[in-house]
Amino acid sequence: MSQVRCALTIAGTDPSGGAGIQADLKTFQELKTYGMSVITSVVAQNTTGVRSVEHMPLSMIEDQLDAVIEDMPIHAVKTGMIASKPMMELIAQKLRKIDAPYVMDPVMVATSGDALINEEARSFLRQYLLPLTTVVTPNIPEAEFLTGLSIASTEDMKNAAEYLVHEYDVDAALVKGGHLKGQAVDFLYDGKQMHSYAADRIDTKNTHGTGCTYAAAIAAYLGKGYPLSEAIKHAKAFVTAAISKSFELGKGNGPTNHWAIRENAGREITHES
Ligand SMILES: Nc1ncnc2c1ncn2[C@@H]1O[C@H](COP(=O)(O)OP(=O)(O)O)[C@@H](O)[C@H]1O
Ligand SMILES: Cc1ncc(COP(=O)(O)O)c(N)n1
Repeated sequence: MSQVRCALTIAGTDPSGGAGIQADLKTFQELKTYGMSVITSVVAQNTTGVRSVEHMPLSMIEDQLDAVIEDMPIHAVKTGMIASKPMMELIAQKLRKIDAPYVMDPVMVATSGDALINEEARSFLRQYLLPLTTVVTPNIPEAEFLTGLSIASTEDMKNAAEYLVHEYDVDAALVKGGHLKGQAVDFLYDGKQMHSYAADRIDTKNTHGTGCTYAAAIAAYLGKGYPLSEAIKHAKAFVTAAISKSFELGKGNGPTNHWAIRENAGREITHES
């Protein structure tokens, strides 16, 4: 067997299995990537919301990171929930030692509406982590926060993607359109070209963990060596299939289905650049 590709997620947990570390590891597994994880916060949550959060001490996050970095190959990194400024500083310092593509999902609020990171930390995402990213993957509220722009249309999304690349030291920005109406279209700006990735909107409330799953899939494909625009095209097909076969589980926003791509549930993705 050829050398296995290894992806690392640095994120919070979801005991109900739909988002966070659990979604990332399921995605890596499904995409035949060896999954590794560093837990930043333990989040008592399910499809209806967050009950409580316990943040890992910094020394514990550092030990987990060192345990992976000092022993394992890392071909791609994805970060999700990083709740505080000191955590960001530490993670940024460790990421500088890893020579691999880095996908940053700037997680701020869960699908249920519960805040996952504090106000101060939101601002420091820009300072510490954006400059290190291969691609940042904000949804519309996150892109509004990071850019200060208001986003109500696909034109606004494209402007926000360009703004992120031009104003911050980011290689590429993927602004996701799950929160708009109409087609589910996402825009990637890589400093040279604007790409769009569109799929028909699926009529479902079961979108818990879509952002985590998408970013983890992008990391898995980058780890396999795909160029960014191809990695996103495959990841979009993966997340769209996962939403189209999402599970009617729990009392709130149910989880996506990481097996869906096996069942050939893929829907048409239109990639234009
Ligand atoms: N109802 C839906 N039908 C099809 N695709 C969707 C739907 N909701 C979200 N998506 C897609 O899922 C991915 C995650 O997007 P989004 O929901 O915006 O992020 P987040 O989960 O971070 O809020 C994007 O590719 C988006 O276009
Ligand atoms: C630990 C953790 N990280 C991220 C999310 C966001 O999930 P979504 O992908 O639905 O935006 C979450 N609910 N919990």
